[in-house]
Amino acid sequence: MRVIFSGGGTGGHIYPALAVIERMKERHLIDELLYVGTKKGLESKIVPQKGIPFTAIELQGFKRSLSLDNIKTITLFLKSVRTAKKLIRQFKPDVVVGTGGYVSSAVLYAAARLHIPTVINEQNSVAGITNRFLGHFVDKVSISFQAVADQFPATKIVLTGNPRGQQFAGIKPNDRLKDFGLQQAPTLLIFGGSRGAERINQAFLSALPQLNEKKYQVLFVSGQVHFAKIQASLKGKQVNSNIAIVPYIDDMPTILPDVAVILGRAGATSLAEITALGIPSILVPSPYVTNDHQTKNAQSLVDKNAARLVTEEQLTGETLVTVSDDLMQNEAKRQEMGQNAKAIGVPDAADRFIKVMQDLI
Ligand SMILES: CC(=O)N[C@H]1[C@@H](OP(=O)(O)OP(=O)(O)OC[C@H]2O[C@@H](n3ccc(=O)[nH]c3=O)[C@H](O)[C@@H]2O)O[C@H](CO)[C@@H](O)[C@@H]1O
Repeated sequence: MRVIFSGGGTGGHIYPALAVIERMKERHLIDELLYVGTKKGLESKIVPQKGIPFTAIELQGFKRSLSLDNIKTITLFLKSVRTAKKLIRQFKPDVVVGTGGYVSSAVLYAAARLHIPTVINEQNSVAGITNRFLGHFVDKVSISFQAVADQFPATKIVLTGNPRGQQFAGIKPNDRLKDFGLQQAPTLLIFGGSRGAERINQAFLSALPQLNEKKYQVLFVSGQVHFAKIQASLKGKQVNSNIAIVPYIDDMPTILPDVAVILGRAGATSLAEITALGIPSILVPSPYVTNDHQTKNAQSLVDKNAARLVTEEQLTGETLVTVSDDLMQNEAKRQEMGQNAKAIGVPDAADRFIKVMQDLI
């Protein structure tokens, strides 16, 4: 199959595409592949690192309020649709896949206009602006949460789950925490999505003196852009050997199975990973996302007693320690919540997604 993938901005839109690509490679389904993103998005770093052919086009996202900048956005959009059409005509894909983020709007729109089969993946329980727009033009819409179904034409919907989940399903612990200088004691992973989250970082810093004294370990991921600031704040502070602090984890699939509990944002791709592995979590939804979709994402786990929800407002160093202790010091509770999380996961989501692509061509 000849396939163009497009999606980006943040990891949550990139990793589902990479999961489909990895699974297609395993099944020898790819003849030729092209990933289209922007230079600014995380994809320009992550995708070439995986050895996947990558092309960047220029584009920018819409401002939600009316702004003069939107005129520039529309001009750039039309220009990038022309660029995307040229790329598509040259590459001749059998199918074009979009996984969200504004870059996919131009690529998928261009493909649909050229009558190439198209499918998008909506990871969240509330559709993003790009996917809502594309829903009118593409052939199929793959979703992870039934709750989002009524935001797209009914005939286009297929419930696949998030393809990223399949990359994690069935992975066993690998003893990889030692790469961070940690032992095999129960470990709490703290991270604020693919870019890190200021508020979670602050809570970690103020909880540090108490976390230093715990029997459990903490692997704290600040996010690449916040790392220098974290290092500066840590100057002269005690960091015991049960704590590891890093800017980013490149290889999440090998690390997550070693983790006992996650405290983090409620991005949909992170949730697919958590549920694939059956990891109990403490979710602090980002209040800065469209239509508060992370709270709705989180709620689907909280309702099944697979996660605890802490609002950003509630999150302080003190609450971080209290909710973490509650799970880290109670294995029975962790097991129960972990099983509940696993029951939500879709272990064959990438295969389901590939079936949608195959059915289209
Ligand atoms: C602020 C924002 O717009 N967030 C959105 C974005 O989140 P974001 O990009 O943070 O996405 P998710 O939380 O869903 O996924 C993060 C991804 O990054 C990976 N990772 C993270 C940290 C790290 O050190 N290493 C690493 O590999 C995780 O394993 C995961 O695969 O896309 C999600 C999926 O559409 C949405 O639900 C989120 O609301």
